[in-house]
Amino acid sequence: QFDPNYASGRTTMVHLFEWKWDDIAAECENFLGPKGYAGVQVSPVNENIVANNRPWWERYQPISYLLTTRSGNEQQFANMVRRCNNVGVRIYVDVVFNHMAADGSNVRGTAGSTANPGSKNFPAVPYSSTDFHATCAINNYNDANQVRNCELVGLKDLDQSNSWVQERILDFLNKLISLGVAGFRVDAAKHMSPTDLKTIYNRLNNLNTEHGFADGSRPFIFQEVIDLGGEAISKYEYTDLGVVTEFLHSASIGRVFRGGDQLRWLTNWGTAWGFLPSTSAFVFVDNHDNQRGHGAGGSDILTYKNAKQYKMANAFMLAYPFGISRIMSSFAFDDTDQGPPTTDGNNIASPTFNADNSCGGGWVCEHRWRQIYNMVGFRNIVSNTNVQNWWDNGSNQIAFCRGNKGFVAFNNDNYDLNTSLQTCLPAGTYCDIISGEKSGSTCTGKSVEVGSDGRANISISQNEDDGVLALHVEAKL
Ligand SMILES: O=C(/C=C/c1ccc(O)c(O)c1)N[C@@H](Cc1ccc(O)cc1)C(=O)NCCCOc1c(-c2ccc(O)c(O)c2)oc2cc(O)cc(O)c2c1=O
Ligand SMILES: [Ca+2]
Repeated sequence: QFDPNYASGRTTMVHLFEWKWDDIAAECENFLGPKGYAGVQVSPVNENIVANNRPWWERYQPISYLLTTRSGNEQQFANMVRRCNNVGVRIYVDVVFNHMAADGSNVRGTAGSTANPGSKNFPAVPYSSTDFHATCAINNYNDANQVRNCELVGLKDLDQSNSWVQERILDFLNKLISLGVAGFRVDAAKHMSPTDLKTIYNRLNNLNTEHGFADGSRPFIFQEVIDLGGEAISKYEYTDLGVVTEFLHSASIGRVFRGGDQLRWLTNWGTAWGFLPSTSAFVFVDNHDNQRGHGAGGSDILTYKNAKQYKMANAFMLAYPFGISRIMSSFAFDDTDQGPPTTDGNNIASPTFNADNSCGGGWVCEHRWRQIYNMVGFRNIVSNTNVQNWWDNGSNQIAFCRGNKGFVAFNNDNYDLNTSLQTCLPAGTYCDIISGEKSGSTCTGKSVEVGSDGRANISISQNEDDGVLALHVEAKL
């Protein structure tokens, strides 16, 4: 379960946060498949509470494992999985089984079920009080037992050592596997015992070979463990169970590109920065929680709201051979609780698409920004090469090759970069895939002449939209 089960030649997934299943299916066929994305992380698929004003976090308060949410029903979900797998784009489900909904008397769920979280009664599963840990609050993150066996902000804490609970969770996950998913993002893994998780993961079925997976394929498991150091629970407790989210990567890359650290220090990006080993590290610039400013990484986190730095950070993440990478795709928000755009206050609105491939209707679609999707393609093309010929100017201008397949340069100084550099590429004319792309026999953005010695004049002025220039062998005229 350490292998993402990607179709060959693909490397990066996108989190289509709060998108509807029908819209994701179309996006797989119209954009993600053609642009080389490897997969989609979807929002929780199981029934959640209907909270006032529909905040985004209502989907992290389960009512049951019925597959009906504001994103669609079971039939639409199954249809999406098939259509995406058919174009080489895998589906990963955000699964929430540490807890059920928080306090409140008779609440109703998105599939119409009722529940009484206050008395730990969830008849649509069914769960009753014996399936939960004793009621206690997590108020000390230095007490591992509390973090795992008490309630996170009032969310009813399931007892994953209880066989009834294990059966219900496995029914839910194995159902999704039968529908063709490639793996799971395990929400709040830090709040569950690794021993219990191992028991559950070991009883997951192999992936469904009717969806193009090799026989015996195991579900890809990436576990949300928020660990920036300083807590009793460590991310290393989960690395033998699956891949683990590396929040230090998100916080550090934000700090660097905001100017907190010089880019020249990126030369040893990886475990030297305190990150997990590359094969265990699930990496991202921002996620659905910390992009709102109060999550892990606080104000260091870069989001679509800091467009230039955000594109540079994503370009570096995608250019550098570290970790399993995920792109965030958001809806616009100005309030940290705000939920997705709706047509009527309840039904989620579909994204609209402009002539330049960008989105409208309240959707940001970072995954459709040229500088981002072209770097996803870059990562695919250079995927089995190493960093070589690292260059820097002693502060915030850096450049490096990826084997003889790709070259990238960054300028985060407040003065121009304009110098001859080794690109490691065969002689010829290349299109910069950041300022534009190759279109027939021309470049829509900058073009770069590489000499027979592999050197080229690289220019990024300090006031350009994007402080990055990237070349690769498939963007050669
Ligand atoms: O801000 C939020 C929601 C945040 C959130 C949701 C899903 C995630 O995957 C996540 O990482 C964070 N929720 C708001 C509103 C809220 C929701 C439910 C509730 O009973 C009370 C309030 C909030 O203010 N939450 C308190 C601070 C964020 O504390 C939460 C964490 C969390 C934060 C930092 C950590 O180091 C950590 O180990 C866990 O994980 C969740 C996981 C969930 O599945 C559902 C949650 O409600 C939460 C969650 O509230
Ligand atoms: Ca727990």
